[in-house]
Amino acid sequence: MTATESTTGPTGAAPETARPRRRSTATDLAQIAVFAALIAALGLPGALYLGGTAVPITFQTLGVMLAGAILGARKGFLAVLLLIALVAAGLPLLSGGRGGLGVFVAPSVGYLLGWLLGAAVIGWATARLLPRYRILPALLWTALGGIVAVYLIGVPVFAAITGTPLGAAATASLVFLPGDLVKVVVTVLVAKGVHRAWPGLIEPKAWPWARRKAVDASA
Ligand SMILES: O=C(O)CCCC[C@@H]1SC[C@@H]2NC(=O)N[C@@H]21
Repeated sequence: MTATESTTGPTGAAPETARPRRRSTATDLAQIAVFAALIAALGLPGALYLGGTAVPITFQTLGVMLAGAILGARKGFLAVLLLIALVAAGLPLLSGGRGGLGVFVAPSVGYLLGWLLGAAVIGWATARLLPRYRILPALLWTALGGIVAVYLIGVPVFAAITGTPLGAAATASLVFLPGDLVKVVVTVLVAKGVHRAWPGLIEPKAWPWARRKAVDASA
């Protein structure tokens, strides 16, 4: 048997049962580890505390958004989870060299946990935006995951831990908005280029409402 036959069958044609090739677990793990490392590396420039809030402005949120937009929901979520697990184990991987269990009782812990939801929402939407990945919807969905979902957990937890009224905590979070909007734009432009260069990274999926319409039409 030739090398070609071993992958395509004796006729040289793809076997009829051939399915789209599922990437290996090793590749998945490598991608998850690379993005956890990227998020950690984006903490190296440091943490900026503005407006008297105990939550830092950090480039790490860019890494979280990129993880969702480039790896998809499951792997993006796992990359953030890996980073958080390493932080919990004591590694100083958060901006400003923070790490250890103390991080999980600090005012910023809600935002940290919000990163998990943010990466998952961005990844979920990105799978539905592909293969076209039009810029405007991508910007809206990335902002929904990378800003709204993250703040949705971050703001109330910050309010509860610091005893700040919810409205004041929400107002305080506005200091992050300009930087986070820039990160959304950078994420979408980078993701657009990456998905054009490596089209198989995230399997495109249908929006739930499009699937329902198809089912209704076939009934
Ligand atoms: O380092 C931590 O403990 C978590 C940092 C959370 C930072 C939040 S995430 C959303 C917003 N954007 C930022 O740049 N900072 C905050």
